[in-house]
Amino acid sequence: MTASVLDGKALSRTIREEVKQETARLQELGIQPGLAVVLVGEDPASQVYVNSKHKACLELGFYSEVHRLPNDTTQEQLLGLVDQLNQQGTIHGILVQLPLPKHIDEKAVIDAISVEKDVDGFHPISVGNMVIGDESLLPCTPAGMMEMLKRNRIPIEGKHAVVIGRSNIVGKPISLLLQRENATVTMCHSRTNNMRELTRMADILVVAIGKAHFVDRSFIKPGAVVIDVGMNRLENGKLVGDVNFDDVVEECSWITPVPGGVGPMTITMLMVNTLKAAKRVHQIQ
Ligand SMILES: Nc1nc(=O)c2c([nH]1)NC[C@@H]1CN(c3ccc(C(=O)N[C@@H](CCC(=O)O)C(=O)O)cc3)C=[N+]21
Repeated sequence: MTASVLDGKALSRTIREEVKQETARLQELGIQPGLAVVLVGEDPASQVYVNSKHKACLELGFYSEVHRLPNDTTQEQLLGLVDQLNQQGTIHGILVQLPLPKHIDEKAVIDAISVEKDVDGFHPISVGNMVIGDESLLPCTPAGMMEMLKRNRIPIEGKHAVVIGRSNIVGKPISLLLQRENATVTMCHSRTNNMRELTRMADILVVAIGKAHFVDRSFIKPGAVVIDVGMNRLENGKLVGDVNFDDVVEECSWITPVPGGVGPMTITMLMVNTLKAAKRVHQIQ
């Protein structure tokens, strides 16, 4: 068996086209979705991501603001900017790029973002609404992954999903969203004793631990769907996932590549969330 590749770039193009058309419809009503991205410091990787978010906005017809602040920005200054963006009518989504410099308390900043504009889905109220199953803006990477499964008609109901990694922004929300679609979910992490025994039972295996090529074919149940959320930059500059793609590809039914898998979907779902936030404020269906 050789797996089919879940192409995040192609699916992103399809969804962005849909968002673009919806944006044109809003434009006729005098509404333009607006996203503000705030970047503190000069981390080169963050610069690249922020630029691609800005580019995506322009492509879709969104209004876009990028705030680049120096590394020595105080927490008070950053909270001041967040507050200003909370008030600003042209802005429907606010994203503060993480990680923040050490002298700034990330939690204080996330908590300060208005829930209606929380397009990252990181605010405690957004998280709480997601857990309960109420309407909320979903975190972009988990939402992007679910979209890849659904749009390729990959069955979730009744399947055993195993998630490796329990972070607040990836592992935990992905587990919840899979469970919401009636999967049976097992969460594994660095302290799990019998990891392979568990992953070999997985119909759907999601890997989000941040260790290059951690998963090889010995983890895989034949025919499994493998979702690689890892992004590891090797010393030679190459970007690789948590899954050893070449080793696993012949064992599974579907697999996401890195790059070109979940990553592009993350930015696409940020655009979807910004559109949703704009529609909600203006009470448009
Ligand atoms: N508040 C906040 N929200 C975020 O969503 C957020 C963040 N902070 N901090 C950093 C991480 C990282 N992240 C990525 C998004 C897309 C790609 C992506 O498009 N990756 C491409 C490759 C890009 C490349 O070649 O470097 C791919 O996988 O094909 C990667 C990483 C969002 N993050």
